[in-house]
Amino acid sequence: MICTVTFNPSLDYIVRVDDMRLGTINRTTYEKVLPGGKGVNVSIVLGNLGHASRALGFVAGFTGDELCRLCAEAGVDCDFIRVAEGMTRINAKVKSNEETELNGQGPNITEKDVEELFSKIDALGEGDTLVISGSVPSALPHDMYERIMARLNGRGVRVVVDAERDLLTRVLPYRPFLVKPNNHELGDIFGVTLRTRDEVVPYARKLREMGAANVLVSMAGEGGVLVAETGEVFESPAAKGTVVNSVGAGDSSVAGFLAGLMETGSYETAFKMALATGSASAFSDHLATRPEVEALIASS
Ligand SMILES: Nc1ncnc2c1ncn2[C@@H]1O[C@H](COP(=O)(O)OP(=O)(O)OP(=O)(O)O)[C@@H](O)[C@H]1O
Ligand SMILES: O=P(O)(O)OC[C@@]1(O)O[C@H](CO)[C@@H](O)[C@@H]1O
Repeated sequence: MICTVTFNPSLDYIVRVDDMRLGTINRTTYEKVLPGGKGVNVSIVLGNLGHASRALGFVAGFTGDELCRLCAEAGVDCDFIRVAEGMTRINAKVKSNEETELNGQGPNITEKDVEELFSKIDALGEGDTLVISGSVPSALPHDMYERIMARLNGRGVRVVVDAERDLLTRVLPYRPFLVKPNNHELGDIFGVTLRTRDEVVPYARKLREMGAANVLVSMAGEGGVLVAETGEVFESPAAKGTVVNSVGAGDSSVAGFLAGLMETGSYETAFKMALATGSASAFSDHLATRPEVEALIASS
């Protein structure tokens, strides 16, 4: 069984604006509302690739209702906890000359809500996978990731973590199965700028030394690097194509990696599938579908 946890899922409001300007009214030329949040995206793409998962997290208010409806429409098995105060956030993604994101704060989550989430996670055991990704709402303590890892310790659950900075480094002692920073996040951890795949490799190795079994570093159009638990290093540029919407590309690569590994047991294939799934999402206005991923792999 695979579960994803998104502490702060969202409705993503994707808009296109020609020549966006600050301090004035801008009119959109395209708009779309998508279910969002990193774990939610991983669940959607896993489903698209033919692998069932359950999406856990917290929702609230009318935006929470719409998120549940959109997730159901996308075929995601959701078991969200409904919290009493506030609303599921709306994250605005503005595509113009540059891409600008405005991510909201999310609802108020109480310790009782957190306990409810933990009791759901307690159902996981040997051979199961838990993906924890995305930010933790400011109302929650910052050790949420560690608390989950500590709770699962010794139960044989493979934990995948996609989060920034301290959230990521603080789980490393619990030996996560996979971490997926992008090159900027990896550079931030070590106070360096990482531009090329060659520059990324030694820092990805460091995360392995600090406790992660597998380290997948995504690098947008530059592709990515995998330092696997076998000690093997895989690196590749990304497929060439026109980027339509890169929101969720990183989450797609996590889903692609897990799907590839479950299907073949090969880290090389899992890595190829991670990159192709990320690119397939970036090249369309929806998250990657299996035929799109296979077409990219076939053309590589
Ligand atoms: N411009 C691009 N061209 C080709 N592939 C891309 C591009 N942008 C992203 N991808 C694919 O998606 C993968 C993940 O992208 P990226 O590194 O931007 O993730 P991320 O920073 O975690 O993104 P997000 O937080 O938006 O999900 C890349 O490894 C690559 O395979
Ligand atoms: O604010 P966070 O939790 O860091 O990121 C949330 C988010 O930007 O991540 C997803 C893309 O990866 C989007 O669907 C969502 O809006």
